[in-house]
Amino acid sequence: ACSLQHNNANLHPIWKGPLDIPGGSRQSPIDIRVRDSVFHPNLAPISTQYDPNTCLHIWNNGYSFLVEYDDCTNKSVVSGGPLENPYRLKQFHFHWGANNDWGSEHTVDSKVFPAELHLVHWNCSRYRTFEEAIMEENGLAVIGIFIKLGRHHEKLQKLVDILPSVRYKESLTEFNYFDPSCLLPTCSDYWTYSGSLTTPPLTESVTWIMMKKPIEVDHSQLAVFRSLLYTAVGEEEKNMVDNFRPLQPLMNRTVHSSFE
Ligand SMILES: COCCCN1C=C(N)c2cc(S(N)(=O)=O)sc2S1(=O)=O
Ligand SMILES: [Zn+2]
Repeated sequence: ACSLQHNNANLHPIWKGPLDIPGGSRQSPIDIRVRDSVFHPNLAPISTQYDPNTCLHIWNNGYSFLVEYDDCTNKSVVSGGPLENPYRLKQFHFHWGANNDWGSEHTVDSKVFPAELHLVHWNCSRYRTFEEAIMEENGLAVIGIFIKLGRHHEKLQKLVDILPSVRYKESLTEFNYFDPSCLLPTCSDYWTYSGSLTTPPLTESVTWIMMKKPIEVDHSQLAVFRSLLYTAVGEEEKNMVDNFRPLQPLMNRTVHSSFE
């Protein structure tokens, strides 16, 4: 089991509870040590097929902002790679820092990125509902995409422009016709490992698929992320920044790569 130390080092500023769950042996995020990753020649490419019409709304859940999708059909799914069957897209969200020096959850040879995007999918072949899947082994597949500072991201701007309407916790706004494949890097190389949710309930139900290449956004786009609030209307305002979980121990896991 991972250490049960409950000193302050494990009390994240935005969560009250301890961050390492007792008995957790496959927690996320982790530092991806490139030299230790094992090339798997029969790891198929990741295949995503998303229907932009399944996009429902965007909301601020007090941890991040989530763009949620209609997961009643197999219209928006990820398959291939380490996945034994298709997983349905449920939502995507981001993690970011108070400035451009940090913000990602995963790191690559200890390199931190200013932000990280997570596309959350659930195993609709094995579980009846998303809520069931998040509690089960092989319940979720999350595609993680590193975000670096650079060129303006044209397609992201439609999302950035609507963020002021979900500034407060629990606010929700209609958002439709958005295809998240425009947020994927062009390079299909990835690492994959068995891990967990990085927010409560921290369940060890996630097959992580971390894309090797980052996507670029410009500083004004990231600045809008930082204008969101953790707090609800009427509460003392706290900017939604640093909503990432600290690195967790690898324990006895191997990270596999789809590339040499
Ligand atoms: C009904 O309870 C829902 C709680 C779990 N969910 C909420 C998150 N914030 C969340 C974060 C996730 S992350 N950072 O590990 O991708 S996946 C995920 S989630 O599975 O969509
Ligand atoms: Zn996340």
